[in-house]
Order: sequence, then C-alpha cells, then structure tokens
Amino acid sequence: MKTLLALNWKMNKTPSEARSWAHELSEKYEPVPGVELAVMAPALSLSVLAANLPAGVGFGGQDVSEHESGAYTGEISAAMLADVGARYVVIGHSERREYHLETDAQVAAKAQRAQANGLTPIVCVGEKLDVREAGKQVPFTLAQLRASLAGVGEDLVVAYEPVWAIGTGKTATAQDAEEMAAEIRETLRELYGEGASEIRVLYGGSVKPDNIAEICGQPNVNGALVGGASLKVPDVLGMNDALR
Ligand SMILES: O=C[C@H](O)COP(=O)(O)O
Repeated sequence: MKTLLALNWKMNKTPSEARSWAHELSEKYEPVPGVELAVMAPALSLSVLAANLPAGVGFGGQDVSEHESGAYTGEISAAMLADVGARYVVIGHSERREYHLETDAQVAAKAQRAQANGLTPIVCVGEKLDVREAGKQVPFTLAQLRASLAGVGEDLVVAYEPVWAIGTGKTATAQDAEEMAAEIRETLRELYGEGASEIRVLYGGSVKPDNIAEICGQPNVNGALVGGASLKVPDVLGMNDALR
C-alpha cells in the first residue's frame, strides 16, 4: 500500500494560480517510490490540474453532492468530478461539518454516491478540543466513523483530523495519531473484515515537512491530509522528500 500525501487546498488558489503551482511542481517533482501524491482542489481548478499536473500525481474534489443530478443549484456531482479525471473526493471535512452543518448521514450518502461514480472518498473524522479534554476522543471518533460509513463500501480512505489541530500549529503527537489510527483500523476490521488492512488511514492537522516522517512512520498511519503546507510547492516537495 502506498503512503498517500493528500493535499487539501481548501478555498485557496484561482485556476490561474493552480496552473502556476502545477507548472512549478512539474519542474521540480521527483516521485518517491511508495508515495502517492494527490491534490484536492476547488472544483474550478480541477480541469487545470488535469492538464498540468506531472504524470502520476492525482487530484480530487473537496466535497460532492449526495444527489446524482438535478435541481441542486450550486452543487457539484460525483459524475462531474469523475468526468474531469478526479480520483478522490474529500467528504465530511470538519469545516463542512461545522460551517455547512453536514451530518454523518449526509457524509455516508455522499461517500456512497462518490463510490457509485468510481471515486474514492476520503472520509474525515475527528474530535473537537472539548471532547479531547474530556478524554472521550476515541468513543466519539469511532461513533462518528461508524455513522459516516453506513452503507459505504471498502474502497475508501479515512482521514483522522483532530479539529483542535487543524490550522492551529498544534499537531497531535505521533503517538496520539497512532493510537487513534489503530482504533480506527480495528473498527474498519469489524466493518470490512480482512479488506480493512488495505484501507489507508491518514492523519491531518498541522502536518508539515518537519513532522510528516514521524507521523507517517507509525504502523497504522498510511499518509497525511495536509492543508496549510500544501499551498507552496517547496513545502510539498519537502514533505514528499521526507517520506523517501
Ligand atoms: O484538510 C486538511 C486539514 O484540515 C489540516 O489542515 P492544516 O494542515 O492546515 O492544519
């Protein structure tokens, strides 16, 4: 299984900036055996990435409609993402859960829709600070995971992102990441049996070049979902190299 370095640009970069970023990456990128790089970009930039990313670098969306098509103004369908060549789509990011009030049931419906259209969903789970301070992060996250995966097949990626570590500079320790990733793996085994060992579990939250190797070196952590450090090509190259 390849380590997945998944870059989440969030609401950053115009299509023109995406093109420049992809060109800069193409000039300097050297693939690392055992590492897969993929960019989760705003929908408007996906066609630009399709045309300009180096060979072997994948891309995906940051959200998808739970509906197949129809009168849902402003939404992007899984078929649209697939048609421009997306491989992945991030679903249930904490920012979607917080600012768009997405429920676990919607996350599960979106993940099913993504899979039905040949996309691999990256399903995000993770606790807020008050939950961690109360010591309830494991039961909270596992309950969120189970509900978010209801009816979802095993072609997926799970991203554990403790909300208190996102964009704050506070990184969970590698041990914190491993402890939760191992719990998630156990739950995936209950849900999917042996197939669970093929499901990548990522960590996300203030990952950068100088901490990615230790985090991704944990036995149950199979990659990272990176926000802030995904925006500048030198940081991305630094993270890629750190996984060499
Ligand atoms: O999707 C990425 C995560 O929200 C982490 O963001 P961050 O690396 O800026 O903390």
